[in-house]
Amino acid sequence: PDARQGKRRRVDGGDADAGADAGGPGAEREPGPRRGLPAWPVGTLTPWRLLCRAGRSQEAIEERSASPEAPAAPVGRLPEAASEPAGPGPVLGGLARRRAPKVQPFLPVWLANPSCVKKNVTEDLVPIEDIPEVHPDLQRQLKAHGISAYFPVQAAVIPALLESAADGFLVGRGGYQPSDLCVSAPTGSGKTLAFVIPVVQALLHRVVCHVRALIVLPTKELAQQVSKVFNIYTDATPLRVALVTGQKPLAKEQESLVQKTADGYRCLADIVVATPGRLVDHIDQTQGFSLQQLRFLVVDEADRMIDSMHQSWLPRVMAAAVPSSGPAAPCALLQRWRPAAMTAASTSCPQMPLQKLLFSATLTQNPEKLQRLGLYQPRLFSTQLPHRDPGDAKDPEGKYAFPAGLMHRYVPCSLSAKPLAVIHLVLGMHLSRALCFTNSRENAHRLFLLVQAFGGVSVAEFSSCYGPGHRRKILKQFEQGKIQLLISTDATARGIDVPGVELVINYDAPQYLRTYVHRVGRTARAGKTGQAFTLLLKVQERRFLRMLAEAGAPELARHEVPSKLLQPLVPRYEEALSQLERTVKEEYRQKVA
Ligand SMILES: Nc1ncnc2c1ncn2[C@@H]1O[C@H](COP(=O)(O)OP(=O)(O)OP(=O)(O)O)[C@@H](O)[C@H]1O
Repeated sequence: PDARQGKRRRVDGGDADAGADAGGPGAEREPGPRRGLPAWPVGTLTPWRLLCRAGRSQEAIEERSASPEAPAAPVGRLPEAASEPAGPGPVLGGLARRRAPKVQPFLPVWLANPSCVKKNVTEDLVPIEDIPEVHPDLQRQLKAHGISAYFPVQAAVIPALLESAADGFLVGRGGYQPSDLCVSAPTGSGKTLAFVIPVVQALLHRVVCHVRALIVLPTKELAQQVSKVFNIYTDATPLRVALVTGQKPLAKEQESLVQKTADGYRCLADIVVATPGRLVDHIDQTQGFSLQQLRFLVVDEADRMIDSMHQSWLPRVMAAAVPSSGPAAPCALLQRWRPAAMTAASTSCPQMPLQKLLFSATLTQNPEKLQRLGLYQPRLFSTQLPHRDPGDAKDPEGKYAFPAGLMHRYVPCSLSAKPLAVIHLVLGMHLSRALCFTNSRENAHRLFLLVQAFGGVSVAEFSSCYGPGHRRKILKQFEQGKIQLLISTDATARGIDVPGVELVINYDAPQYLRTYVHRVGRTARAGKTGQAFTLLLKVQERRFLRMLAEAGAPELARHEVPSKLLQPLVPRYEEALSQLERTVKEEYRQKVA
């Protein structure tokens, strides 16, 4: 409708920019005709425009009628009732340019009234026995993996999801399509298990193997991490998990998805964990790969996945899951249509549900963005109250929540002192695992070479410069504690769960709050404590701190690194710099050759 309104305005010769920040009906906010512009002859107004104008104040009509330039309009009559011929006629609306009133943004009810999830993963735990709906085998598995109580997000989401599959996964409760769920909870708060447990339980008693759950994640490393968790909880079940990320050749992945039989294809995976690009490859190229029985579509790191919607992976998944021509067998007991408004016809036959589940620590509250996912009667679980005004300092709830055990500070720093500050922090704190983020692969590489040349710290770098095999090896060594400092681009900023990361350093200040939330969220996970330091140049300080303050993030304390502490490191550092110069030249020479 907005597009149509804009077009009409232009056709009518109106001010095309008038509705640029439109959020509601344009008529309320559109300025009156400019001096010098032709008056609006009634005959050229569309009914839509007339209604909008008629809906404006009587005062405006009277004001216009009183104007000496304008022929009098019949006061109190709707303009369409006027019988003037087309051509110069009564002009509706005032001459004076009025400021368009600011339209307050408003949230749809489901976003404005989330089911509140408690934040504190150390205090608000729910013992496993308190949620008896979870299958005893899964409860045993949880305990075997050291989990004796659910974190708050799990205690809220698991029962809700199990409820929607209480009549079996093939039909929603009472034959109705279940609500889609959106979950927003801090980093390290256990969102993965919040979907793994109910999905596994819902599929436990499936008879025929079909792809029933599809989990889509932005990176190969994350997909691998999530598939590992699924493997743990499906280990003692007939359910099979396939990982499709492009780490293996397409043919190898196809072998894990389908098997050719005498009468067609047999599905080999109940749960598919995938990155979007490779998933689309399989939809296009893997014969027998079908999503028509899909029951759960889990979108982890949902805000990032919404940003990657230009890859149009979601329409491809939906087209594969819901045939556009309607149910293939109209007389089949269970059918699937695209979720739409409920009508008598749509409820006459039980629906085979497809439920979308969105998870993120920084889930967008922008309804327009969420709308792109085509959610059906969504429900939001959130640790944050709906954000009213980002600039409202009195708003006790920030835009995003941070883990309770996280202590974050910033270090004022000059450009040349940044590498030394990193070395000082890592050496001085005697840490076993620290993660340092840069904004580019070049910065990560140079910092890595410099720290390596300095010595005294086992260091590695992680970026998309390396292949998936090498990256996997580096992450494993980091997990095992063989690497003390991992210098990384934002490739590890999201979702990566390495227990025991005690320190995060933002060597380069992140440009966006979301990036900051995810980076610092690599520490202080699962109720542990952790520290995060952001190195800030003088010119960055104000902007960065304002960005955090505007989002309601807790105020960062300043952490000075006195130069007298750095002084003893300088001679070694200068040697390392010369070594770096030699290495960079050598690398360049090799590249050119
Ligand atoms: N109930 C629990 N008790 C103890 N540990 C748990 C529990 N649930 C999850 N964990 C652990 O907490 C860690 C973080 O969990 P997870 O990776 O699911 O967090 P997340 O909310 O997805 O974080 P992110 O937003 O960064 O992806 C994992 O190591 C996981 O094993």
